[in-house]
Amino acid sequence: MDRHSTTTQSDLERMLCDEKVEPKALPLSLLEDITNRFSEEREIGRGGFAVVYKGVLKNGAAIAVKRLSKTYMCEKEFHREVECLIKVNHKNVVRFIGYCVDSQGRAESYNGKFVMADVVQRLLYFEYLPHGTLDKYITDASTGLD
Ligand SMILES: Nc1ncnc2c1ncn2[C@@H]1O[C@H](COP(=O)(O)OP(=O)(O)OP(=O)(O)O)[C@@H](O)[C@H]1O
Repeated sequence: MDRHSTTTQSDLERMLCDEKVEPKALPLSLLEDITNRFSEEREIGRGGFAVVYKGVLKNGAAIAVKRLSKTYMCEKEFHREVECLIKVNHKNVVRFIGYCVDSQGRAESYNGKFVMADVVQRLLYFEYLPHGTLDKYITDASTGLD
């Protein structure tokens, strides 16, 4: 773990302690660090357009990191989604903590030609909810909940 991401982990720890802190952008390197480079063991769920990972900070706190599929969402749609998430601030809605857009040039061979491709990753991250999804409680009688 480099010094840069150690510093931003502390920022993230502080953000989690203070609900008034606005969502902000974090570097991909930090999200990679706290999810063990998006390892399978850290996967907590899958939606239609994303895989969700548990990110664990050095102080033991956790966040849910939603890595959007590469084919999903153009830049404009992503901006709209982030804008909506920032505006929604309610005690009954999972807290939106921030977002990440990372773009890297990658040399590829395409149709026999050398091209430099832009690989874009988009991620959103939220407060971590430890008890699974609501539908589990609604549909699974074995939970013992009414
Ligand atoms: N904040 C969170 N804390 C803990 N687990 C989460 C959190 N967000 C998502 N998950 C887990 O990841 C799964 C997938 O979440 P995601 O939001 O991508 O799916 P979804 O609700 O089906 O949404 P969509 O319809 O956008 O695909 C959830 O069912 C849940 O198990």
